[in-house]
Amino acid sequence: MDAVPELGEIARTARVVALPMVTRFRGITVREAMLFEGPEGWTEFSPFVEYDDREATAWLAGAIDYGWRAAPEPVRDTVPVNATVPAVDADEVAAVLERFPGCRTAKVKVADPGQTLAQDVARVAAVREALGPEGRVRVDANAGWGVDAAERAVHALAPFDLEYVEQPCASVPELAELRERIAYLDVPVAADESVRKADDPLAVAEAGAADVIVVKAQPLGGIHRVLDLTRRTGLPVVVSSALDTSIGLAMGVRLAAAMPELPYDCGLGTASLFTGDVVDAPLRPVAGALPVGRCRPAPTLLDRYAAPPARFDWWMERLGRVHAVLAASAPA
Ligand SMILES: O=C(O)CCC(=O)C1=CC=C[C@@H](O)[C@@H]1C(=O)O
Ligand SMILES: [Mg+2]
Repeated sequence: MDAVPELGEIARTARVVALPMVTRFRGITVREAMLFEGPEGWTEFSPFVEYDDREATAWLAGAIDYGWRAAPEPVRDTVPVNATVPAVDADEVAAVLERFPGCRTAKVKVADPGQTLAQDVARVAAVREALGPEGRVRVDANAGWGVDAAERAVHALAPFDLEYVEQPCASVPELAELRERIAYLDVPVAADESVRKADDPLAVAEAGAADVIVVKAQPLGGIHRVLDLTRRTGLPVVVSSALDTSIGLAMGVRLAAAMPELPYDCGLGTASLFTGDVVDAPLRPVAGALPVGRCRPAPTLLDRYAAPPARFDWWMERLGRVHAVLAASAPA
């Protein structure tokens, strides 16, 4: 990676926000994020709070890439996005989809801890009903199933015509086995955690364990690194969010805009899962798409959503530790 800016240069403008969410998503109802300004503009460092420093290092590299290095030229000026449906009850689906105007594709969370397959089926059925036969429905299990449970679930969900099943199982060998077992159902397998949390993000593609790969700019070390990775996989790519504020979402949009091919709608509509944001015009989908361009936080919103002082201190300490790890791994 490129030289890392001094810690003081990053810390000088750093702010920490806590954005309230509309519904619980991946176990949280408030999203904390650190924002700071580099020569290219504002950028975001927001590894989930339970991630250790090692995992957070790639997120900091991603934040620095977007703040300190010119982004690659876009080849499109808007990016189509999907609605993201948390693990809500089926009768709440219509209200969730209303927050994603014009989106023809929906990603539905399934295999949530404590929920049953019957609840997943009911939720996916409600999404298919709402989108109609032309809509595209994908599901994301976040590695919540073993191979047998995944096979049963994909069998039960396939009648709703799935675009793909994202990270049904945790490991690459499990994904490979499931992919063979469900080949007759014609439901492609997408890899997410097997890309962004792996030591080798290309291993899942090389093992032939996925048909599609999901990439996220911040967790994978930034726009330039992801473009390099995706060039090498040869698989179709879906750019998705890391549940970022509109600052980080704009980074994802910029990555998606630079992809030579973009066959799938991107999972970047997640500003609609927040009740507030740091920019005056949050990056929420309009007519199913997001515009390409940088976002600047509004000072009043940085104040309104400022995290409590103890949380600011926690993030500054985390930044210091993670910066030290990153600086030690970078060329002088
Ligand atoms: O892909 C989408 O529709 C939205 C982004 C999204 O689902 C996620 C963002 C951040 C963390 C993850 O748990 C989750 C995912 O697994 O893809
Ligand atoms: Mg996922």
